[in-house]
Amino acid sequence: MTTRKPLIAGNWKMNLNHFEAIALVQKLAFALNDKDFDKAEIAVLPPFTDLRSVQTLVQGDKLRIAYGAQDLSQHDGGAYTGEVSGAMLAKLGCTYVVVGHSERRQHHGEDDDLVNAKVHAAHRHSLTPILCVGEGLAVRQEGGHIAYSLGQLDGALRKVGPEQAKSIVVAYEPVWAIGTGEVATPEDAQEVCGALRVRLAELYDAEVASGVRILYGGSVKSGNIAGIMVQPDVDGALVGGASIDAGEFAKICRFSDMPG
Ligand SMILES: O=C[C@H](O)COP(=O)(O)O
Repeated sequence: MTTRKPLIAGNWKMNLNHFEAIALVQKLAFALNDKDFDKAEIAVLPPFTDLRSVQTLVQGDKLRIAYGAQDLSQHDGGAYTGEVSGAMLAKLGCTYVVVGHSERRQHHGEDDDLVNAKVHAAHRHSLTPILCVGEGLAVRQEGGHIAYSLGQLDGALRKVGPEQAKSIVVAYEPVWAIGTGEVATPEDAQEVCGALRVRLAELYDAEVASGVRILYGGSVKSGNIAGIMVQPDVDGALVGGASIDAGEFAKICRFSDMPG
């Protein structure tokens, strides 16, 4: 069986300017030690305008913090006002890029085809997509959450080959648990993350499925991370609100020390 190194990624959303970004990453680097970085990969996903500052700090001080962006264009360049390409992110040393976050789907009308195009765009530039899937409240109440999330996974992975699929990170983020304080129970998270892994095995094979990291996201905090992380198919967390507080995010990164 493949060993999957946990990934704790902080999605800052539209918070923190580049000065604040530097301060947060410095505090985080100060709060965490090599043992923490050995146990889990830790990443920050700041707004585009912060990336150059974060790059300079991380590279200059040789920090073990990975970073990436919250979105990218499906295009590689050209007359697309306001867009940022995968090539630009790669040039800034980004490792990750979030694709298909529910806030992009909801506020920017991103559908599965566009999300799929963005997954391909990320791969063209050797960026690792953190592919977000997850149902809204109505779907959950009807009991359609697994089918819905698997449908989004299928759509996003169209024409993505096994080699590329191996490197993807999937994040299960039930929309009803995002920024609401409503956290899915660890069993809820496991149910869907487990089903996503089974679907990866169906789409590819057992080796791909066992290598892909599947994160949970939605109101993750230091007080609930331990219970989530002990689930067999949960390999980390995509943290929103709690990731812009360095002390709280550092505690989440030390999930094994937190109460279960
Ligand atoms: O990408 C992160 C998720 O949207 C979770 O956000 P949250 O931790 O603020 O609920």
